[in-house]
Amino acid sequence: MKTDVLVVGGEGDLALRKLYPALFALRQGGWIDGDMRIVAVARKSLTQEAFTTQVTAWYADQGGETGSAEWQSFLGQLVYASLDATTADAMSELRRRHLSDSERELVVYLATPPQIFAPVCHAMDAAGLVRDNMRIVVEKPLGDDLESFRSINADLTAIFREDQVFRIDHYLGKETVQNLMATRFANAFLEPLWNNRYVDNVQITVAESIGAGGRWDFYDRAGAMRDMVQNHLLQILCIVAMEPPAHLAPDDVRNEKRKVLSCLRPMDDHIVRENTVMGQYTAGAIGGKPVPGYLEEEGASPKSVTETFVAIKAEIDNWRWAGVPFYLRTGKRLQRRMAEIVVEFKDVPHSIFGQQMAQCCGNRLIIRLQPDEIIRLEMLNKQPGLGEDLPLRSVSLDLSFQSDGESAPDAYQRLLLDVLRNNPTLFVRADEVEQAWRWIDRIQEAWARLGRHPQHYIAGSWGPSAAYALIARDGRSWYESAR
Ligand SMILES: NC(=O)C1=CN([C@@H]2O[C@H](COP(=O)(O)OP(=O)(O)OC[C@H]3O[C@@H](n4cnc5c(N)ncnc54)[C@H](OP(=O)(O)O)[C@@H]3O)[C@@H](O)[C@H]2O)C=CC1
Ligand SMILES: O=C1O[C@H](COP(=O)(O)O)[C@@H](O)[C@H](O)[C@H]1O
Repeated sequence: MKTDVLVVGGEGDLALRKLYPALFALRQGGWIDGDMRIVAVARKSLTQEAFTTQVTAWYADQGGETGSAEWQSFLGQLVYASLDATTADAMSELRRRHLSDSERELVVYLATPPQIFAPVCHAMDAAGLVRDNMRIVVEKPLGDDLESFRSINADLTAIFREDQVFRIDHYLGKETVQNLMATRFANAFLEPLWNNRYVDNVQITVAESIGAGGRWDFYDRAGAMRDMVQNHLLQILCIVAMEPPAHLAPDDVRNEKRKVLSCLRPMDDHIVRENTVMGQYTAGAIGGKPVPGYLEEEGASPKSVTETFVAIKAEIDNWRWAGVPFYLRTGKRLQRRMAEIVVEFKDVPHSIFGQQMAQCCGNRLIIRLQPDEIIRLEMLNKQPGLGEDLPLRSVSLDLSFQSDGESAPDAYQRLLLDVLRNNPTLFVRADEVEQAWRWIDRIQEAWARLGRHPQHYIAGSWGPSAAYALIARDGRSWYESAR
């Protein structure tokens, strides 16, 4: 089926940094045709040439090879139109000039601020761009609480069917997140261990070394909780905790994720006080380079109390996970960029190795999403040698799926291809987003009631000391910071 793509917000950061490189990689891989039209719209008045020069510059900046005939040919697929996408007349003219063939499927990517999702959709509708064979892709953040999400969603679903709406959470497009599903559900050996009988705790860390500079205003309205926890961290938690779906069909997977979200224990003020930590970075150094504090970033308001770090102990009230804490943490300007899931298994019920067991690390499954993509099982093993007392050591089994030199596709490649294939499995359904907001809203409301302010942490650290205390109270420690 022939498809065209319309990128609304086509010269913004997301489009230039992620979407065009991903589309080009799909073209290189033979996944999309050379005759696909990619129409970019934004209000800025740019000539076609100035636009393609900009696309090339951004791609080159990321190390892309722009001298090839293939790149030139890809640029030939791009069309730039300067217009206000909230205006029906302008969208009508766009359809007439570039998207008039209604036999071709149409994917519309809303790479704009969410405030204009509704007016853009209405303008498309009035312009006759909305049709059965089109799909619409929307980016997070979808609202900043349950109520605003419902309002955005009502606007979208007044015009589109649910199966036409693709809500992106780019963490679901990361290769290792999908590998986790393969590891869990394609192998028999893990499933019997994947429950509260054998798992002691789960840790999910998404650490960033970058700060909020460059998009301070947006970030300050969201904070780490809305920007990262509501979507990426909760989606990862769902993939770790969900029951095996009956099939890989989109709704089977999404039903299981939604069930996990609805089993998250709601937090009252007492639990919020005990089980959540907010932080905000102050000036420090990362990789030896000094970096400003959150309140000194360009465009910052010096009194902001927005959290740039969150740590949470979450509990899932169901048979499989009762009693197993899920420790989540994410933050900006942490020591380094790293995202990983650590599943720590319980100790053996009786040790025949005496004190050694207490000194060695036990069994862990480590699923690292970035910077490198690793799935590793840590086990105890005998140290080689003639020692009489069977000395133990920790060894790692590498369960990664990639062969040497093979690089994983970027998440946006995978997700864009799935939109083109009309496969919504890795996209988030409205009821999942609602359930996630419901849980997050309670925490945010409790923070407001309790007058909670973020604790300071130095840029380049692993977050405020309270985050260590949160897990230490349970006699445990964060895996990464302990190494
Ligand atoms: N950048 C990122 O890495 C990520 C972004 N997102 C989300 O993606 C969306 C886009 O983000 P980002 O690219 O960073 O934002 P930018 O501000 O960089 O880009 C927004 C784009 O929308 C265009 N635009 C705004 N209003 C209109 C209008 N009325 N008609 C036509 N075009 C318009 C802007 O151009 P102009 O002003 O010329 O019209 C610009 O091209 C947001 O919802 C954001 O939250 C989500 C995750 C990551
Ligand atoms: O959605 C977002 O994600 C990025 C982090 O994505 P990653 O793939 O680079 O880990 C984050 O920086 C940004 O604040 C947030 O909006």
